[in-house]
Amino acid sequence: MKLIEYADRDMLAIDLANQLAGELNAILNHQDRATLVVPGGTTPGAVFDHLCDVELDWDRVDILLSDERWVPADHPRSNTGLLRERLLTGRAAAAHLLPLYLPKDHPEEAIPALEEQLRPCLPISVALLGMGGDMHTASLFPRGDNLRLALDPHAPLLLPMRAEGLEEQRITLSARVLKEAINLHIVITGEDKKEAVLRAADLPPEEAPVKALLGDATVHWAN
Ligand SMILES: O=C(O)[C@H](O)[C@@H](O)[C@H](O)[C@H](O)COP(=O)(O)O
Repeated sequence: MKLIEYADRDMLAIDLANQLAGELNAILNHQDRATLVVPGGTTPGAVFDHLCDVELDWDRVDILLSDERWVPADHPRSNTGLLRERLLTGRAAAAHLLPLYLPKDHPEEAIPALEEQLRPCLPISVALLGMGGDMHTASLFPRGDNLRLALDPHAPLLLPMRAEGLEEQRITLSARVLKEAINLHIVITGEDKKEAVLRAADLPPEEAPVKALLGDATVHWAN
């Protein structure tokens, strides 16, 4: 695991946004399109605020979430809502959003259609992930009902995920799709998450799912 520590959260947001933009640009120099994966949750908003104004051929970028809560985009807990508000605005409004939600009762009913749209956009060019204090990343939760399959090297692209204590059903990219990203980053803030990511490095992925990705990722941290 490579860990980069920043002086403060503002520096992290600015520097990380520039790094992500540089990596997307490098991909766009030799490919028609690039795929950017981003997390939901509360941490990435500040990164989005800088990234959305970066000069880039945004109309050649496909953006999708690492995972989504199974609620419509206008629901306050929708990660898609956060993306529309904070990332798909300014210059980045020209990017194409790949959906991770369809109005069906359960993710299982939507996964075949969502996977069909996702397949031509792989491998991911640049993936940014968040991490919870329980060492989950995307919706790969330690007690997730589909965790074992989601960690399997032959896992499908997308999986439904449910876990005790979660407010909604989730849909998530599998670990192998995230691991195959050309550039992989994890963004975390606060002492508790730094301790958690260091602890995860010594645990099996079944207990600390983020571990499945740590070997391939750069972790960005500020207090
Ligand atoms: O939908 C979500 O919640 C996420 O995509 C999730 O994996 C998130 O990145 C972590 O839970 C960290 O969330 P915070 O940044 O809010 O701590």
